[in-house]
Amino acid sequence: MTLREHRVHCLDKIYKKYSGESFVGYYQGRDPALLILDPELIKRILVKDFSYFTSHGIEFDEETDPMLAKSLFALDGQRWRDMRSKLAPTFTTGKIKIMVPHMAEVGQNWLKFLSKNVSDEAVDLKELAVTYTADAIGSCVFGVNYNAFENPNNTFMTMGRRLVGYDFKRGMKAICVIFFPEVVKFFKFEWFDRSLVDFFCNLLKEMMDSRKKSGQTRKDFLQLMIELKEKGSVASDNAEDEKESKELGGFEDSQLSSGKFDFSDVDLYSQAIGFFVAGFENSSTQISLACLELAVESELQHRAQAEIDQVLKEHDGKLTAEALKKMVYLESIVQETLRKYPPAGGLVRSCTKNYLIPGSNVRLEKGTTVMIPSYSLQNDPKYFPDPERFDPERFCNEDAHHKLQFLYTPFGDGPRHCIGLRILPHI
Ligand code: HEM
Repeated sequence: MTLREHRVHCLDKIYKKYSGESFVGYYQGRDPALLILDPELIKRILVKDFSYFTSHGIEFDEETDPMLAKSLFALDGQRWRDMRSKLAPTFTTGKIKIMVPHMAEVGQNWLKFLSKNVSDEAVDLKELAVTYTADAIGSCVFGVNYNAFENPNNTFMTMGRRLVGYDFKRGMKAICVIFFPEVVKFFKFEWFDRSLVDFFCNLLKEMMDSRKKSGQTRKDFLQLMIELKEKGSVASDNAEDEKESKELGGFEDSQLSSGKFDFSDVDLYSQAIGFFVAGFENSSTQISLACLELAVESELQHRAQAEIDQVLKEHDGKLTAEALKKMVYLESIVQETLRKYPPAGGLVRSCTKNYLIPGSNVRLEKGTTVMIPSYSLQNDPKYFPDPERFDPERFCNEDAHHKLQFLYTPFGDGPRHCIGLRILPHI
């Protein structure tokens, strides 16, 4: 891969050329890497033999780039296990449920804005979705509401765009991070400019101080992370909540957690910024692509609208977590959007100890990158007939997910799967 075309398309070409093989080697810049095509081997790497592939393979210097180095996505080894198991209880359905009113409020602002501004002219769907997700994440993670619909250039939006956006400088840094990590280390490159980091850290500090001073709390992620910082853990609400947090914790054996855990201010800032980055781009892209597909397929749109109207009628017009759960067709639309356009494109693992690929004589050296091509698998006619067709029916069947395990991985799989996956249906 040379970055002359999008990584996903490049991998898709290799995937198609070697269809039928179990795995195939390729070069990522100067380094050999392995593309996995066989679902059985994918299962091994993500789940059964996870202990050989615990890392996402991203290394940032803790001194120069603490916000990234300490984020859950970049952590590895025991520190990742400790952080994952401590953050898991903040991402259960029960905890997300209590944030639905914040998201519903942002949704209401969105509707007001649309009804005032609707016209026959084309709208930039992505831009609209970005304003929605910025407000939703601002409210749920940072505890702020800037009403980006009315004020799209507010500081939070501007800084948020800079945080996730790509310019020439960021592009050069990305090339160095992927292909020349030793250069990044030597020159101590920072991924995020200091001014950006300072803005988000100061905002979080201000919100935390003000809650402490007033003694007031709010039902949001920030409050849960404050609880984690002060008490060392977030309590489960009931047995169901406890079970879910164990599943989200990523590994079954509780002894794997070291028991020692210190959640500093910097850890808190790093996770909040990480959640912003993970949610902002992924969720807004999904919303805009789903809207695009529904605009093209008006029959699907009418079916979804009829379901929404019916469920809201049964819930006194209130958009609650229970009401959302009943919108099963809408959920299938979300799943089909994630199938056709998986935001991550593929899953990355770095081999953390030498690994002999079962049934072969190929030995992967520690440090080798392994790629699971989610986009290619999810658009392979062998597994998803007529893949170009946007067809939510694929997911209407209750056992669809079971049948598609390791073929449909928009949120990853195994102990390192996306910890925020339960949020998307609520957004
Ligand atoms: C459309 C929405 C989203 C998609 C498609 C998505 C997808 C993904 C994928 C593919 C991974 C890597 C999984 C793997 O390697 O197996 C991931 C990891 C992660 N995601 Fe998401 N994500 C979404 C939204 C979110 C949100 C809203 C949050 C937080 C608020 C979040 C937090 C994370 C974190 C912290 C990780 C790293 C987990 C770890 O390494 O233990 N994501 N996500």
